[in-house]
Amino acid sequence: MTMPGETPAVGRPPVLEAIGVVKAYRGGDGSAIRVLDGVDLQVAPGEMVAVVGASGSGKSTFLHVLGALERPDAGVVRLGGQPTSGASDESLAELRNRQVGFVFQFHHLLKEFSALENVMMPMRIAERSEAECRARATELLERVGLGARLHHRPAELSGGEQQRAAVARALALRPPVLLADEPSGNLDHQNAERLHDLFAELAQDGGLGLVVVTHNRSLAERAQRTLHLEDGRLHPAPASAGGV
Ligand SMILES: Nc1ncnc2c1ncn2[C@@H]1O[C@H](COP(=O)(O)OP(=O)(O)OP(=O)(O)O)[C@@H](O)[C@H]1O
Repeated sequence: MTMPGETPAVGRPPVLEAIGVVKAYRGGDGSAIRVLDGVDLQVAPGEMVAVVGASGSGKSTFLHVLGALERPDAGVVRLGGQPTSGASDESLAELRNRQVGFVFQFHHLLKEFSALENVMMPMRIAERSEAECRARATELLERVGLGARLHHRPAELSGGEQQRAAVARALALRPPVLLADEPSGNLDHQNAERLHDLFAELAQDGGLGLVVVTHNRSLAERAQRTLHLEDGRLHPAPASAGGV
């Protein structure tokens, strides 16, 4: 029997793994609030997992810990088989850059740069050759349907286009894992659907492991598994609720 956080895919090592993850914050009265209280999750390559839950249930915290933006207080997170605990700040940043792409509700593209330059940015920082940066960024923007918008700045792109450019940027360094926090929260229905299709394709065809925090039922329905974060734990979401 497969447990809620376990990947049903057999034989493929997970791209992302959380075991017994605990994360606590101090409340206003000084007491510790265990936002994550022993969370387990495995994500296989090519798998999309949706995480749903009430406001304040810890979904963003979970994504930050999964993506090594924050360290867990206890438990283990492994990215591509490598544990994030015990790593120095520098090697953690390096692991994160190699293993994880992030997409947030707001795109955070740099407004004075074109779509192409924005997607090239992580590769330039990683000191890839200019020719490689340009070729890869062009390919990625074509992949997300922005081949005709390479030289547009963010303000000259629609909300949906901005978000798809942010996805292209997140994939620039070929991470095996993509983490998305309410990626369509700011989009109209049509643009949201297009983004959701893109996520499903990236998982299916590109072999990415995706964890998507969402309130959007149609996005959760595209996921292989929908998990509900409640009281610091992940539970299978009821199918009748569409997972949301
Ligand atoms: N840096 C922090 N310091 C103290 N408490 C925090 C911190 N970050 C988050 N929290 C608390 O942890 C809880 C979970 O926050 P989190 O942002 O992960 O929830 P969420 O499920 O993503 O919520 P939402 O759906 O509203 O975005 C909240 O009660 C929040 O106040």
